[in-house]
Amino acid sequence: MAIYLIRHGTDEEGFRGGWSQRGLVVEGYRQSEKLGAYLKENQSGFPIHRIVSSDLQRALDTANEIAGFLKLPVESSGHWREMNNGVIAGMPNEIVNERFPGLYFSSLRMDERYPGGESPLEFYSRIQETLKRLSEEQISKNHLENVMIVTHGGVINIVYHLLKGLEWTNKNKAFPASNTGMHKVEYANGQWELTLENGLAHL
Ligand SMILES: O=C(O)[C@@H](CO)OP(=O)(O)O
Repeated sequence: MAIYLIRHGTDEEGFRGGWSQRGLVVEGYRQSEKLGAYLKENQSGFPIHRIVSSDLQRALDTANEIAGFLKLPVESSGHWREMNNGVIAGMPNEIVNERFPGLYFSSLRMDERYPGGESPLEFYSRIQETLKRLSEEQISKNHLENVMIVTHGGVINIVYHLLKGLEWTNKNKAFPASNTGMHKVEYANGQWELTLENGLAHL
């Protein structure tokens, strides 16, 4: 039983991400096509039965590309979204710098919300809950299924901290999560363990 976590392909530069609904650029589509083709060719090594995607456009674009190769439907979910950065989501960096100078993820206090968005602590709790729910469901109901989750760098970083038993804060250095990098989490001997970190064999 495995959970595959994929970060979406490359998206537009020059804008604040978070809950931005901007999609992939050409390179992001190419990376996603390559991952889809690789997974199709290597189905015995990477058997995937279900695809769940963050419902933000850059993740959905990535998931739809992969799903086309694997002939699977995409289930979209708001739970796997990046941190909610409220009013600055998708805004050009230049405008954010004028209107909200110094407002960055790592500059927030752990309990301080982005204007109209989440605090780092709320983001952490959402991902902790979402991972807990998925891993419990996998154990109890879907234990014969491997699920792929298409999500975001910030989310994958929280999952790493949870699985490695490390304290997470918004000041920590992030674990590597490249665009379309693949992370495999397997259940063995009563616990979930990372067995592939940022796999990029498809690129
Ligand atoms: O919100 C963002 O811009 C980044 C932060 O890690 O996430 P991603 O590009 O993976 O969505």
